[in-house]
Amino acid sequence: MVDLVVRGGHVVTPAGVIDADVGVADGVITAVAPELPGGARELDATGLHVLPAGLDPHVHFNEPGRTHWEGIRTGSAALAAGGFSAFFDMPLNSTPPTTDGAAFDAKLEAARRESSVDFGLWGGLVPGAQLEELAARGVVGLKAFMSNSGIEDFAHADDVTLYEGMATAAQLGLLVAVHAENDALTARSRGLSVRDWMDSRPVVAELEAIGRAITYAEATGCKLHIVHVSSGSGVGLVTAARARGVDVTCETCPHYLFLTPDDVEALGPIAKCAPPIRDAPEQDALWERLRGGEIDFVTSDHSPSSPELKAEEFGKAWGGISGAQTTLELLLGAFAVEDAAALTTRAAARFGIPGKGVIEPGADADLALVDLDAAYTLLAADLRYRHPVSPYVGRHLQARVRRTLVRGRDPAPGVGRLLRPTIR
Ligand SMILES: NC(=O)N[C@H]1NC(=O)NC1=O
Ligand SMILES: [Zn+2]
Ligand SMILES: [Zn+2]
Repeated sequence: MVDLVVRGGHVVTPAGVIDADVGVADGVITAVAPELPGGARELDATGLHVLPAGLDPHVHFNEPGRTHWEGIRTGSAALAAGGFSAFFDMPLNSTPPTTDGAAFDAKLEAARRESSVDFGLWGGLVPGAQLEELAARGVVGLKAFMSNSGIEDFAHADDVTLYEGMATAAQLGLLVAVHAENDALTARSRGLSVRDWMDSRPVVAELEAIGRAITYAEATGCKLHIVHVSSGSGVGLVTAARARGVDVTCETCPHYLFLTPDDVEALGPIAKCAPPIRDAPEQDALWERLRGGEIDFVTSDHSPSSPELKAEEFGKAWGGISGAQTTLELLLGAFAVEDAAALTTRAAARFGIPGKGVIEPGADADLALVDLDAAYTLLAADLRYRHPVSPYVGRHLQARVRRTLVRGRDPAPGVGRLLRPTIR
């Protein structure tokens, strides 16, 4: 007898959505077929869709060191509530930042203790980072900031650091991810309004940085990923590079799709981010390229701060949006269920994480049980973050995650395991 049968759901598989049961033994899917024999445990999924649980490769849970901003316990619980079974934590804004082996070990210990879901750890590409140590520990890739990160102990990667770092990363078989904004262009001071913030970080600053990162990746043979692309034009550069054979992918985030500059004006600092939310022409083009399949996946870039840093005037407030819990439910309001599932799981393939992001025999039993007919209005009380704030509070969501399984288990602190990439 198998350990668990998830019975009677509409299952999102690589072959399409089928009405089937999912059998699970030792945390692994054993069968996907109608009318499986009984399991030791049975979970009724009648009327629900069973999706491969998401992998969010871009969150800042800030542990150790800034758990008063978020924390792995609360951040991973929020992800699980939103249908995700795994995340990759960015090397900042934890203290120490994950730029050497000792810092990796400290974060690993915290994550093993606190995480309700599986996790991978990014290493930081900063001047002086210990890249070999990070590679040996099993980082999922190296993250560089091409502009000021807003965090003192995480310096931006100047051209030499980025170019030489990519050359080393290529030798180590590591992918490099960049926050692509030009440092000099974004350092010009402006006023404190929302429009001043947007003007201080124009699309051209993003395009120049994406182009430069692609040039270095092409020259070094390094695998490249552009995080949080905010503009349709930015995605266009990635598509063009890929067409000539560069190994480059990109992501965008729900806030670049679902929030407008008017929303940011109304919401204030909880909707402040970098790059900023774009005006309609670039946002429309971003949607078009997403619908056209040019964007590999959608990530939250969940990056909250203490409430004090969000209580400042817009121009002085922390830039970063709380979004880990809402990515899938937002996407389900705009895409067919299999497309929403693809956008929240495809990172597993890009980063070489076997057994994740797909419902098929042999894969991890990472399942999100979702009611597609349970429209609801998001309340602050629904949020599992350390600080229950979100720019989407008050928003009408079309679907609701009812349950998430991590290798067949209910998410709880200590359940999460380290994910290491196998592609090198
Ligand atoms: N340091 C940090 O998390 N920054 C993030 N916040 C944001 O809005 N964009 C980022 O890159
Ligand atoms: Zn960033
Ligand atoms: Zn980020």
